[in-house]
Parts: sequence; structure tokens; C-alpha cells
Amino acid sequence: MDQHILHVKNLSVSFNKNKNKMTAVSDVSLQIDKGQTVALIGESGSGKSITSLSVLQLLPPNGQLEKGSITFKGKDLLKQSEKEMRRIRGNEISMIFQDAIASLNPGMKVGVQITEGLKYHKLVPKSDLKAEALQLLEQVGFKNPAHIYEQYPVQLSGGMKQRILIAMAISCKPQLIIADEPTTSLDVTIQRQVLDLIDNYKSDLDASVLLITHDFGVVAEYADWVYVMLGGHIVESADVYTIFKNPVHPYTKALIESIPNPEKSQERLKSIQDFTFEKVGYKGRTFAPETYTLESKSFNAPSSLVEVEPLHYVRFYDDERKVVSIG
Ligand SMILES: Nc1ncnc2c1ncn2[C@@H]1O[C@H](COP(=O)(O)OP(=O)(O)OP(=O)(O)O)[C@@H](O)[C@H]1O
Repeated sequence: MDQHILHVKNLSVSFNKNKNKMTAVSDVSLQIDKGQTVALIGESGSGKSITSLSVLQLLPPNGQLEKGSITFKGKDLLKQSEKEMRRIRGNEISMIFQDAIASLNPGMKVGVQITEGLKYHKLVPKSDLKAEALQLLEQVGFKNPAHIYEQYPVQLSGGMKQRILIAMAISCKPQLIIADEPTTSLDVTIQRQVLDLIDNYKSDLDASVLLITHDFGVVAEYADWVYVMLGGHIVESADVYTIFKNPVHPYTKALIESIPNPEKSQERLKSIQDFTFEKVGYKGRTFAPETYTLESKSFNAPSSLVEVEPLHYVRFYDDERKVVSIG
């Protein structure tokens, strides 16, 4: 049996856009073990969200899972019925979406919103729902849970709303939390509080976290393992110490260089958008370019992840440099 709690193997996802097929995620494999926080890091549009939405089978209607398998606790998620996926979502795997604050119902007290998952999955008798919500509010750091229970979202700050979302995400005690940029709209202190809450939950329950971010500072602090994504591909992966000690792919290096350094606050951050591939290779190999367009058709460079040192993988060109049509 697969010992990983989540194992994504060779996942490819495409979109139909203006009658063209565009590959958003290409041959992505990743794994998460029990008790681990695994970071998926990359710039906007690199395919992080689409990878995680595939796990929960929540792809947008024009998205297609082209190939791959997704195993959760030994179960092939792609073979589950929609009914079973509804049971898994929120109950066993919980996702904190990117702009989830907007998804809070403005007309419903936040205390009641926290109980929705418990009610749906019938995990707690109706009479205990409020007590459970109060306990969850306390768990996410509210000193006055009874007061907060009665509030509507508009009465709470961004950081408080984010804590409500975490209370919702952990209410059913999922074994895996997928947190998609859970803190982008929050100031730095609140960001840390929110990430600490997720981290504490993980440690207390020996759960696992897939943390989606574009911030290597966050990776350094919270992740055990890192996958770097660029143009729909994983371009480098290793444990967090190795990634920082010996980043190999130029994009990984650029991301690490972009971590804000408080001691050099005047220094201009390296712009990842301006990032261009170094034409240099690494020990005789050339870094693989990502998807590119030729005569208005998209192509993928055939490339492979090479183990440059034990359990440290980097994406290079294959030796034969032919291109493969995906259109
Ligand atoms: N509904 C859609 N239709 C067409 N293309 C889409 C759709 N959703 C996402 N894409 C494309 O898929 C690619 C990957 O998007 P994805 O949202 O996974 O990126 P991301 O790395 O999570 O970025 P961000 O941090 O901005 O969310 C992008 O090129 C995006 O434009």
C-alpha cells in the first residue's frame, strides 16, 4: 500500500480556451506523508491552484484532467463517485481557498457558518453544534467565543475572518488541509498567526498540510518538503534544508533571492516577472524551458526530473531535444 497520505502521479490538466487546448499542469507528481507540511511554490499562473483543485476534483468546467492518478490514503480519488468526493471534501481533506473570505455568507452569523460542515457530515448531534463551534472559536484564538459566535462577517477584521475560515476548515478534523495562499491579503503579523494556527492543528492531530504559496520566507518557516512549480511543471523538489542549501534550478534561486531581507530593506527585490532562464546548464545538463508556443501551437519540451543528489530532483532537458505536440 502507498505509504503517502496523498500521492499525485503524473498529473496533466488542460483547458479549452478559444477553441485551443492549453496545458495548465503538465506531468506533475508530488507526495505528502502523514505529519508533513509540503509547500507548492511558484509564480502566479504556474499551476499551483489547478493542481490542488484536481485533488478535490473541483476543476473549473472547461478544465480537463488529461492523465495521472491521485491517491489519498491508498484510495484512488479519480475513481470515487461524486457522492464519495462530497464526503471526503471538508471531512477528510479540507481546502482553504485563495479568496475564501469573500465566500463567507454575509447574512449568516459566523458561529452558525462554522457548524455547517459538522451538520453536513453529521459528525455532531444538533444539540451540540453550538458548543462545538464555541470550542473551535477558542481553538483559533478568540478569547470571547460567545461574542464572536453572534457576529456577522462584516463586523470582523480580515484576520478574524481568516481565523473563522480556519475554524471551518478544521471543524471536521481533516487529515489533510490544502491551504491556497491563505494569507495573501493579510498583514505580516496576522499572516504568521494564521499560518501558526494551521501548523498547530497539524502538529496536534498529526495531520498533513499542502501549503500553496509564492513566498519562500513562508516555506522556510513552515514546510518540510518543497515543490517548485513553473509553467505547469515541477522544476525542482527536495526537503526544505536542501532547497535552501543547494538550490539548483535558476528559478528556485531567483525565488530564494526574492525573500525580503529586513536588514536590506532598501534593496530592490529581484523581480520574478523579469526572470529569464540562464542559458547555462548544470553539470553538463541544460534546464528545460517550460511550455512555449511555435506557430501558435503550444509545445512541451520533453524534459525530465533528474536526481542531482539523494531525493533532490531538478528538471532538465532530455538528451534528445525533440518537441512533442500537445495541441
Ligand atoms: N477556468 C480556466 N480557464 C482557462 N484557463 C485557466 C482556468 N483556470 C486557470 N487557468 C489557467 O491555468 C494556469 C494555472 O493556473 P493556476 O490558478 O493553477 O495558477 P497558480 O499557480 O495557482 O496561480 P495563482 O497564484 O495566481 O493562483 C494559468 O495559466 C491559468 O490562466
